[in-house]
Amino acid sequence: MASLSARRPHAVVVPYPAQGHINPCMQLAKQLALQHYTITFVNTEHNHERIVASQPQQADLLQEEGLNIRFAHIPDGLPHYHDRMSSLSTLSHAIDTHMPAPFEALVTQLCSSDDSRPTCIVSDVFMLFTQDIANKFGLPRVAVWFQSAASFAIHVHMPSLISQGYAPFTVKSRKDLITSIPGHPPLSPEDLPSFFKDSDASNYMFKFKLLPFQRLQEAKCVLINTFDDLERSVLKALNEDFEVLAAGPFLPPALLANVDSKDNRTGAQLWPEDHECLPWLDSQKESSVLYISFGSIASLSEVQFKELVLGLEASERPLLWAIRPDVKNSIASALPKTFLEGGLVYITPWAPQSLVLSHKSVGGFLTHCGWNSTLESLSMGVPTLAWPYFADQMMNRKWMVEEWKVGKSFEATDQGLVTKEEVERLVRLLMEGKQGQEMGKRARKLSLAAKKAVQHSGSSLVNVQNVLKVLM
Ligand SMILES: O=c1ccn([C@@H]2O[C@H](COP(=O)(O)OP(=O)(O)O[C@H]3O[C@H](CO)[C@@H](O)[C@H](O)[C@H]3O)[C@@H](O)[C@H]2O)c(=O)[nH]1
Repeated sequence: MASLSARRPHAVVVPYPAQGHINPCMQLAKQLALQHYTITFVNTEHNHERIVASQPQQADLLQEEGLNIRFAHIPDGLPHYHDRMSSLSTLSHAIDTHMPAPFEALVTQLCSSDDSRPTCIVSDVFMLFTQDIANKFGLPRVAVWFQSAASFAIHVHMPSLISQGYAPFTVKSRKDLITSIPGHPPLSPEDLPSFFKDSDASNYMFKFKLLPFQRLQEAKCVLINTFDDLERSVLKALNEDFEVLAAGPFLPPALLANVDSKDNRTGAQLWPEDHECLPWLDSQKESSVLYISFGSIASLSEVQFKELVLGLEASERPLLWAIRPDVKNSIASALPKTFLEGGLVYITPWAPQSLVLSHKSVGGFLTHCGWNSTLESLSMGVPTLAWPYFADQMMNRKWMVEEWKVGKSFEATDQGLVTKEEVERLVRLLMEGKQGQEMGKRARKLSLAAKKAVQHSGSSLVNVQNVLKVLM
């Protein structure tokens, strides 16, 4: 590793090794680099190889932008061919078992020279082993939460929800609304994060999700990828127990400032971005296109996928649809020729999502409600159709639809199927109806608040700067 300037503070930055964490973590790293930090960004070997293959020019771009960000990589202990996203439980167990030793070796190596000695560790709440290493080397750790403040609050209160019988979510569990989370509106037990529903001892996620919260007081503070105006009541309640600071949205600042820049590239994609979809968007009418993505993990059953295609076809909308290669391979037959050949549909393996959402032709977003997608659509002022799948997505749907009122949910049949008629109805409601326009207005209002939060004197920027002062 090249020698690093001794005069600059130096943060070792460690995301959980999944796309929905690496992307926002890279944006946070860029923010720190803009505040004159040197960054060592630590990926797993597996993800490092994928990022380099997807964006061979990434390191050069960062240098061009004058950002002092270097990359390091450590093994996660899983075989090369293993599909990490097929079992987050297996991945999380591997992280706890196999990553501490190589991470310690990396920090030891960095500490061996005054030029490269780190001054702090900035890491995902879930990467708990980084707290042990921070303690061992006497380094302050800033923990970062890459979901909503509401989801953070649920995790904090999970032990009491378990003792009250709301989780694990078995037949015997309570069905009444949860009203005991300070600052949080009443919540159905079904909306709890999915990992807490299953008490199966083989489900490592249960333990993996709870343990970090028992040791959060060891971190200097927690940064959350949200902004004050979005989740004020929850943040206020949380701050009675923790030093929790809203520091988001962790998105390219140039994008939030409506400036065209190379910095608009997300910078840590595991799949190559297809920029060819942008000229296609240029050729579409303003606010006419529905963008569809289910993020980096979720996939629909073949039956559901076929029904969705039929509903979309009936809605006669221009569509930009991100279908990951792993999904497309398994459902290619569900995409009929008539659907693909009408000129109304652009299928892409991996879109430059934040650029897409900020494009003037995009008028709506059918989303699985991952927190990044939620925040990106709000920040770009795009109303949504919510199709949650697992994890925190049901909670995000609730806030999107019931609290911020910027989206609508699909209703499923008793067998859990969203029919083609329901798909067509909601697509038309969002893209053609008065309700869609009202949701769009509210989304654009939140977009202004998101942009204000990260600009000069904005609440999130000030929070980050205050943390950096404490670290100095
Ligand atoms: O074609 C695409 C599709 C996605 N993205 C990006 O990929 C990220 C996806 O993140 P997210 O929307 O949060 O979805 P997941 O990848 O599913 O994220 C996982 O991690 C999140 C943070 O913990 C959770 O909120 C989700 O529920 C969980 O599934 C976002 O930055 C998108 O902009 C692209 O750039 N192009």
